[in-house]
Amino acid sequence: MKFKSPPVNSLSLDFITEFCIGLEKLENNRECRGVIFTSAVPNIFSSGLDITEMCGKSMEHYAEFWRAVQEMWLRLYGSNMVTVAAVNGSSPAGGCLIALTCDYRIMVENPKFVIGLNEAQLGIVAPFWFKDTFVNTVGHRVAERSLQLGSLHSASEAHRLGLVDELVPEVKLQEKAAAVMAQWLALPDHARQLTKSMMRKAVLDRLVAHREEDVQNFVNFISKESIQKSLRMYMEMLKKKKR
Ligand SMILES: CCCCCCCCCCC/C=C/C(=O)SCCNC(=O)CCNC(=O)[C@H](O)C(C)(C)COP(=O)(O)OP(=O)(O)OC[C@H]1O[C@@H](n2cnc3c(N)ncnc32)[C@H](O)[C@@H]1OP(=O)(O)O
Repeated sequence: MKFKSPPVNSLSLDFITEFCIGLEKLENNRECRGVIFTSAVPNIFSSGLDITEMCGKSMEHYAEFWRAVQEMWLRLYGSNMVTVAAVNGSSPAGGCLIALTCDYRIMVENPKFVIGLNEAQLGIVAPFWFKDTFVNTVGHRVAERSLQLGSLHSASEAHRLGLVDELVPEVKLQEKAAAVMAQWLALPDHARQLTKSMMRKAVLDRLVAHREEDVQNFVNFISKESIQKSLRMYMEMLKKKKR
């Protein structure tokens, strides 16, 4: 699955809806046993949640958007397929979440590419299920420090921390992703799927059990005037950076 929503593959409501529909089709196709996620936009895997979906909109819109974000994560983290992220560009926040939610992450070894859950830098907070996914990948200590600082890690640092599993030159990325996929698909599906489910079930169940509460927390948090101000300032900063 190739993300192609220029300029930065931000995760808008439309993007997420298409992502979920695409994933469901693949999940229901008995001939499809694995998916590689990558980007068709140069230098960007995904810039994370589309900030314009969380800024200056109605409470109803925030709730609809957040349910879509939850749905994307539930489907991907709970997928029966082998999921490999071929990270060929920067991947902050929600973009990093997509990579973390896969079974395996391969990143291009470009020192300009960054990845991490940088929410704290925007004055917002990664919800518990972002945090759980991060902890399950890198462990508690690394996740705690990285989340509190809202760190964006270079590709080599991300590899050192275990945030990504492998680094490769750009030209080798697709070949490597295909080789990893073949390795994972060599196992019997039922054994791999039951093992994956055993490893992820508690974290998935936690969101399922608290889904509406999590929507309300998001809506209350994001609609605070102080948070809206932080998001507006962040968007301004992104625009100014270009001038
Ligand atoms: C009590 C607890 C309760 C908890 C409740 C929950 C709380 C809320 C949780 C919310 C979780 C949020 C997760 C997120 O994903 S937030 C998004 C974070 N993303 C970022 O910080 C990345 C921002 N973007 C960048 O750093 C750069 O754009 C990037 C490195 C990705 C690319 O740089 P480049 O120089 O190539 O491109 P530009 O910066 O010039 O960007 C091009 C245009 O795209 C716009 N843009 C970029 N990112 C976004 C985005 N995420 N959303 C919307 N728009 C984005 C940018 O403004 C440029 O637009 P213009 O061309 O119009 O200027």
